[in-house]
Amino acid sequence: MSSGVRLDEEREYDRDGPLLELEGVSKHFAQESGLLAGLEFDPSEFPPISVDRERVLAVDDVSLAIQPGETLGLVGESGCGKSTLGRTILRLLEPTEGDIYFKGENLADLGGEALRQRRSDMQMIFQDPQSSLDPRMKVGQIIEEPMRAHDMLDDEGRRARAKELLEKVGLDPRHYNRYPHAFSGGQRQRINLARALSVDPDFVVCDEPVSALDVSIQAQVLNTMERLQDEFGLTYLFIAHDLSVIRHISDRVAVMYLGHIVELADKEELFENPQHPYTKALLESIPVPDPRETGSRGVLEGEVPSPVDPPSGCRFRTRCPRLIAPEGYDWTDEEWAQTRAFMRAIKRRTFEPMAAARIEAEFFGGSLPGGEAGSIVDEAISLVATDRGADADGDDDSERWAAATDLLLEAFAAESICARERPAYELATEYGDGEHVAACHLHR
Ligand SMILES: Nc1ncnc2c1ncn2[C@@H]1O[C@H](COP(=O)(O)OP(=O)(O)OP(=O)(O)O)[C@@H](O)[C@H]1O
Repeated sequence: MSSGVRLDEEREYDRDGPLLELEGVSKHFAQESGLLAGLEFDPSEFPPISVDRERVLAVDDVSLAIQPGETLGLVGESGCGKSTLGRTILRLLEPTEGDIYFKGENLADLGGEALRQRRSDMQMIFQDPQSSLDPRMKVGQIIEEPMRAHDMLDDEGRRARAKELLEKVGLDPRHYNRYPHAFSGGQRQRINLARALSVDPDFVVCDEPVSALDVSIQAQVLNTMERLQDEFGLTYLFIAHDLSVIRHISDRVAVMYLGHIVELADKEELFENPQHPYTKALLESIPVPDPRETGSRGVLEGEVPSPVDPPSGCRFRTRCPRLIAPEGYDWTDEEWAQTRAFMRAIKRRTFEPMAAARIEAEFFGGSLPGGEAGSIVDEAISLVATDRGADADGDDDSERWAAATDLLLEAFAAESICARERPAYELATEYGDGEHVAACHLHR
């Protein structure tokens, strides 16, 4: 740019190393555990009632590195912790644990003025360009605001830079005096970009920046972001739930599930050679653009468990179609697959009450697994079969179904390596020579 401001030209750091490094970063929130359920009698306190607080493990022990100039895509279902991670990196949220190194400097050690200065190097743009732009401020002022906050340039310099930035992001500099409402959604997101770039950052967290835009506009804004990345030497952490957006913009992709990173690889490797069952399910659930194919998003079964009490070991195991057989039982792959399907059906109560022989026929082709596994399955069947004491209408049987669920989960699911150990494996790559990490015991 002709105003050519590089605030940090003199700062030195190892440019061959990562721009940003996270080591064991967690962000837990305290939240009240519902209304009356959370109230506890505590005679040592006055008043003798305390509110029980739960810990939401929004981001839990995340380690990763972001290289200068790259775009790391961060993808996962709603609520998996993407935004919390982005905000924690920028120290907009205080990390509960862990270290965040930016240009080799631990942000956790910074406070006050030092942190404020670092903040100009790290900017964020948000999903909703409507609400993140103050409707009472003119576009020029909006873009100049961060520069003013960081004492950058004089009035005239800021104005010149704002106009130049308007042009850089694809808007007309003559619109400097207009208000945000005069712009379309895509244009407002461009204003956001100009504002973020005004302080000449190195790193930008982009939190779902195109999700609120029409698909036809999304590609244009993404292309502008790519062009600006080259021109300004930016590094992006790009958060999105939309895989086609992630595929468009990312160099590498991290997949997040319930506060953990479950897979990380170069974009091509991740899309062409996904190795985590969660990533595979996400990729398979990309909606088919054929209107007759409605309902094609059914691959991911079940609800995401609560981040207050997430599953042990692999967090995806409660929904995983590839849960590994527990050791100590002598069964074939087929018997384990049948048992898994039965366990799932009992847990979700997806079949009508019926006689034991029909359950056996339907789930096990008429013969139960041998040995102890078979006895446990038989005990579970007895709890829900109509000819072994359960009610044919199934009305009062929720305790029996719950007991059958507990029996199967405790005997089988909880004994799987997937429940006992948190997985993390580095894999050989098929596409390119980047690192490929998958948190799945299938790769043990
Ligand atoms: N301030 C807060 N207090 C308590 N819980 C929170 C808070 N902020 C986020 N959470 C919880 O943390 C988890 C992660 O939320 P987060 O917004 O980071 O997910 P996300 O992947 O960005 O989802 P989305 O795409 O819907 O924004 C969620 O369960 C959310 O309810």
